[in-house]
Amino acid sequence: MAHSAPLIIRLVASSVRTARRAGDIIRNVMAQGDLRIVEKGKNDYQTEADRSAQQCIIKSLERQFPSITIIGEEEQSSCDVPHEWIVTESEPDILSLDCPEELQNIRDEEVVVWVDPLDGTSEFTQGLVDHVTVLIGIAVGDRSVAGIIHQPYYKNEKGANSQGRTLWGIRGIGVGGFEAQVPPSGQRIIVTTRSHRTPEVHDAVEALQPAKVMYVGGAGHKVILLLEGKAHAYVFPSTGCKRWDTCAPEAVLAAAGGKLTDVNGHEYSYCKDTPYMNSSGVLATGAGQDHEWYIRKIPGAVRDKFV
Ligand SMILES: Nc1ncnc2c1ncn2[C@@H]1O[C@H](COP(=O)(O)O)[C@@H](OP(=O)(O)O)[C@H]1O
Ligand SMILES: [Mg+2]
Ligand SMILES: [Mg+2]
Ligand SMILES: [Mg+2]
Repeated sequence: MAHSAPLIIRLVASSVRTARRAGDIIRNVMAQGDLRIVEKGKNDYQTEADRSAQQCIIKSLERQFPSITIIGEEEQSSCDVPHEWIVTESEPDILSLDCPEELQNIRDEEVVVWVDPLDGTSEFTQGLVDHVTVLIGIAVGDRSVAGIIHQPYYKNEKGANSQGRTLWGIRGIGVGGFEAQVPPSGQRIIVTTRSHRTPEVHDAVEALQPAKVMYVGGAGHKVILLLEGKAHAYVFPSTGCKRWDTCAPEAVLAAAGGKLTDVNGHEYSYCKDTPYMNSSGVLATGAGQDHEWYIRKIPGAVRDKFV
């Protein structure tokens, strides 16, 4: 079965298992209590969990898919990793999905995988672990087509779920691992950055006249709030997010009927030679939202800084 499924399906099926293993590694580092924080830049941190989770994901995917391009947020080390970090399994329910015609004959050379081993590092270092996600985004050519968002600290309503949860989406196929919800009509809830606020972010959020603003960490976490219908739009008119922050969330959101672009409505390219920085900001809207309306409402003086 594993060898008969198309490449995209096999990639998603093994990325789901790999993201889960990365989540185990993140929880283990936190449980051991020494994050070994490195400051990469202003308000930009890396921990032992970011480094180890990335080793797990990249070494596992390289082993199974040696000819694809994989780009990760953190610097990659050539050191050996514990053998239990190398994932060789795939999620059987995904391997058995029907694949639409246009995704059936993708070649390895066309695929770029964007890896954010730990999204929401600032919040992680502050103990706000429910903001943390592991992001594996799969692009074909320019376009983000599939994504995995794993939440290592997700708890169900009863407060129990030690494995976290794994949300996935593939354009043209659908989503899994969660229950997609359309945000409520008659009010507007905006979600934005907690730790990278700027005057432009403030001005754009204000202009949208929200009933409520949620300041939370992580691009993955913010898009989950859209997917679950807890917020209507994710608004971030600022540089700072990178392709690995948005590739997976964009695909899952699109597969659920939402949309992620820059703040002027242009789609980012995810091809292997693209700059890493999402220098024109991020605007994401949940299913059923009028994406163009949000673009028009963000003041021109703000949007003009990100053309
Ligand atoms: N000004 C900035 N400098 C560095 N990284 C930034 C940034 N603004 C956003 N980011 C990155 O974008 C992601 C989402 O940011 P935020 O939580 O503020 O919305 C985070 O990813 P990581 O946690 O993977 O580094 C964060 O580091
Ligand atoms: Mg980071
Ligand atoms: Mg990130
Ligand atoms: Mg990260």
